[in-house]
Amino acid sequence: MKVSVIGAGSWGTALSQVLANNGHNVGLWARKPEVVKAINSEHRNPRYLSDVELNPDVVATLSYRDTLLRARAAVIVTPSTLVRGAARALADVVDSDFPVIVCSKGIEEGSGLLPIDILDAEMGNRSRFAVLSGPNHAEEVVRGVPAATVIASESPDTAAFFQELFACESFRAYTSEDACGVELCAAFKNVVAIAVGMSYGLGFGDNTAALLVSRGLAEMSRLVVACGGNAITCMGLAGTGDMVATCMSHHSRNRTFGEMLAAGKTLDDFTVETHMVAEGANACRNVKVLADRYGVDLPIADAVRSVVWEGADPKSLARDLTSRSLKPEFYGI
Ligand SMILES: NC(=O)c1ccc[n+]([C@@H]2O[C@H](COP(=O)([O-])OP(=O)(O)OC[C@H]3O[C@@H](n4cnc5c(N)ncnc54)[C@H](O)[C@@H]3O)[C@@H](O)[C@H]2O)c1
Ligand SMILES: O=P(O)(O)OC[C@H](O)CO
Repeated sequence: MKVSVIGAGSWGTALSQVLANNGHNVGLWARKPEVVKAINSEHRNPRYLSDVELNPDVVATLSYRDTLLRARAAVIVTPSTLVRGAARALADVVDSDFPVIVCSKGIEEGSGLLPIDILDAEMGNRSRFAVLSGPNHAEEVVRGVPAATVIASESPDTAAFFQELFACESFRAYTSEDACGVELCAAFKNVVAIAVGMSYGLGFGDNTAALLVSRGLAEMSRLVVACGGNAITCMGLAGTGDMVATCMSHHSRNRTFGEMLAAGKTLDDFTVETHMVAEGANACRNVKVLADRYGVDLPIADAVRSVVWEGADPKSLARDLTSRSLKPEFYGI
């Protein structure tokens, strides 16, 4: 079947390869003419994962209408700030039962909405939507290095439809009904990865990283439960799995961004140097909307936000976190 993929960054490119290798025709929407030209003539994305030869069944286009023509499903893989625009553009073209899966990891600024809620607001008929998330670095998935992911939807039929579409020997797909939990885990682990990057950048050790990962999981669980998600999701691929993959991997943009912050660099420096998105930069600010709304204590996110957006010294991260009042390991979950 034809599948439309919206967004030709690293993850959109890798997921297009998975789908094409599964026998689907992929219409990949990209915003730069030189990217479209190179994918269609040389079967390479010149900006992201450029050393990988793409399946010729990945056909790029600059036009939403072209990518959606005869498509049976859409995959949104833009940075999270662009999900609303993508959903709005899709709503103009597709039928009201057209299945859409969103693979972006973030929370909308101001509203605190998750990507699936944005699709619902722009397109309606929520049961046709799913989200995909897990410990999935594009650099590995595109090469078929074994990995697993979670596909969550409030409709088991929609989850099963996308599971069938994506699953293959090297990319195992599980289903879940907890889209809220999966999306909150996805957004939150990026914040913790920035903290871990800062920690390593400051010369702290593996014990410190494990402290941040574990306490980050406690924070994530409090947030997920308060927002109506399932605590068990935090123990799965989208929670613990992605937390570990992102915090420990040198592929991670969020961890790299944290290391750059420790070296005195800024978000602008990261963006100019990599042309990539470190979603945790916005997420550390946007989780505060939810934390305030539901009364959740998120000390690691607060510390990261103060460094990224308020010019705090990264060294204050350690001081702020270790000088908090002593308490039981688990509270508020
Ligand atoms: N890279 C991964 O390994 C990975 C894995 C899982 C999920 N994700 C998530 O997927 C989403 C997309 O990330 P990515 O890694 O593919 O992106 P990327 O960092 O590789 O590339 C940035 C993307 O943003 C696009 N872009 C930037 N500014 C734009 C604008 N003004 N208008 C339209 N497009 C614009 C670029 O064209 C490019 O597609 C993010 O939410 C990310 O967290 C990424
Ligand atoms: O490179 P990062 O930090 O954006 O992480 C990529 C994926 O989310 C890992 O699952």
